[in-house]
Amino acid sequence: MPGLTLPPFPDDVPTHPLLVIDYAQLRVGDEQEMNRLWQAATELGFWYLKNHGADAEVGDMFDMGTETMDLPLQEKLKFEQGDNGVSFGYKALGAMATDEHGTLDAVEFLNIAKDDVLAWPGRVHRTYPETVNNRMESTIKPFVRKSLEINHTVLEVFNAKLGLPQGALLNLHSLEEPSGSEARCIKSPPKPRWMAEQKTAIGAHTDFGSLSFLHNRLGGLQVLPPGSDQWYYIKPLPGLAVCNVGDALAIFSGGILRSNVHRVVPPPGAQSGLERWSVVYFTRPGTSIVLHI
Ligand SMILES: O=C(O)CCC(=O)C(=O)O
Ligand SMILES: [Fe+2]
Repeated sequence: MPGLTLPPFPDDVPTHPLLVIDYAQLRVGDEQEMNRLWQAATELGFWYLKNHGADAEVGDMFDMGTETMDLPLQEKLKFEQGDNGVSFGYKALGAMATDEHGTLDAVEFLNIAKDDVLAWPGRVHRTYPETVNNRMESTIKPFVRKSLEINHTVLEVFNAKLGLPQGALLNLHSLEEPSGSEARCIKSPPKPRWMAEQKTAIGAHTDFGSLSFLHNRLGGLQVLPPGSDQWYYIKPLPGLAVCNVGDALAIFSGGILRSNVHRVVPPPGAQSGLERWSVVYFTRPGTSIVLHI
């Protein structure tokens, strides 16, 4: 967690490099930076983002996550996401399968709808634990607003590169319309001593929305690059976000932007045995948008 000195990410595990995109350069419309973002988003669909200016907001989100996950399980289960296909709410450890054998996941997480955050103290989708309500104004709203600004800037770059009419991609992610967009905090506990093998925390998947803005301090995220049958770690770099394209944006772009498969395994090397935390913001299309494949 914040402030702790973490054991280093090992240098002897297969690791995939990512282009480092400078958000400050994107903001001023730097042509070269936009080209590099385009390259990253069309080749692997993943990139690091530096100078995003959300460090303080992300740090507060980790604190909010700790306060929430520290609540008694009984309390967290009152806000369970349920199984009607809506992801907002709490998901307990081991509630999902990670593979075809039914091996259960090893993460608990909390999803907070962008619509509930922006409507606070009103409510659009559902209610949340007190630890969330108490930080809506101070922590969650600032994080959501920063994430929205960043993801919308990225969408505008893609809009230009795809040669779409002005505002076309933004209109598919309009703030005027409810959507599945959400902030997520994920906790993976360390492996219990009695367990022989470390489990995959989140099984292989693509993100179903448009853009993901991810923050973590420990390794464990892996990608399966196109044409490869080997998983590669993405090394966490302090202060850099990991961003990726999801399925909806791949569809909107006619398959030009890449939604790549990834998964989360226990942190490697000296980092193994530590609790792993992530904070993510997912930008997803408005609920009225139909995805044509
Ligand atoms: O925790 C991570 O590093 C990635 C999480 C992820 O892929 C997801 O929540 O969709
Ligand atoms: Fe993901």
